[in-house]
Amino acid sequence: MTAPPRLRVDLTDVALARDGRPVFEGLSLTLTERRVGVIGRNGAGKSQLSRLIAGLVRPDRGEVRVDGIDVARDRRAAIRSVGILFQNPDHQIIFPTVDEELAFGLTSLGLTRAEARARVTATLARFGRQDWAGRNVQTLSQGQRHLLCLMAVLAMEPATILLDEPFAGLDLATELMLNAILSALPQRLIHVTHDLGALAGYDRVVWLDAGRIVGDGAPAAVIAAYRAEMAERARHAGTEF
Ligand SMILES: Nc1ncnc2c1ncn2[C@@H]1O[C@H](COP(=O)(O)OP(=O)(O)OP(=O)(O)O)[C@@H](O)[C@H]1O
Repeated sequence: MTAPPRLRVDLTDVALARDGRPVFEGLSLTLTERRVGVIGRNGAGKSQLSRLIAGLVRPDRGEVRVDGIDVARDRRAAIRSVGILFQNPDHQIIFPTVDEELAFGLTSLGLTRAEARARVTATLARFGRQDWAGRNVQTLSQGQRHLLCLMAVLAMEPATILLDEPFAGLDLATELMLNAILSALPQRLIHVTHDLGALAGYDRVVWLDAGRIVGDGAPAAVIAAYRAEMAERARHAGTEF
């Protein structure tokens, strides 16, 4: 059965070039699962795919719809619908204090200042970080900044959350804590990662290579094929020295 528009991500015949070089040339993909992993080598197009789905990049051709919304054109609806977490929180955080950072997205959604303040307080309480109210972001550790970015995304209550390698470089305890929060979320997660183990319980894994989908299906099968292919490439690379 075809899922209704509000439960799907649809890329239709998407073409995208960066600096004059094609990244995608006619990519079509429909995602209806709650947990989707995206894997592939460096430069395969995973981050550009995330940005397309978040509506941060506009395709040169084709369209990207999330739950029926054309995310590149309807930015107001898109920020309600899709949140994205990047690898480096410092690329995401723009305000000097925790409260301002959390409130910014909420006022962009149209909440009044008082409503945004109340939602910020509730969000901090949800994560047991009431003591962060008014705190300068500079005083937070890297892991705490990741958590702040996650809180900022969750405060906006998007139905879809994109994770673009958000946990690279975190210590194990922080990574486990953030993973526990994420796995309990009811939202749809689309997770770009090189950490193949993180995708074990996922519903679907998409393997990108040079902007094309070369593997797609249950995590165990796609990841096994990916590992085998990477091992084979490494073996050949080894004989060339
Ligand atoms: N801002 C940019 N300007 C020009 N080219 C870009 C830009 N961002 C990405 N690209 C190119 O687009 C292609 C896909 O890059 P992308 O960042 O999506 O790869 P990735 O799969 O996320 O890689 P990684 O695993 O290294 O993060 C690459 O060829 C890259 O050089």
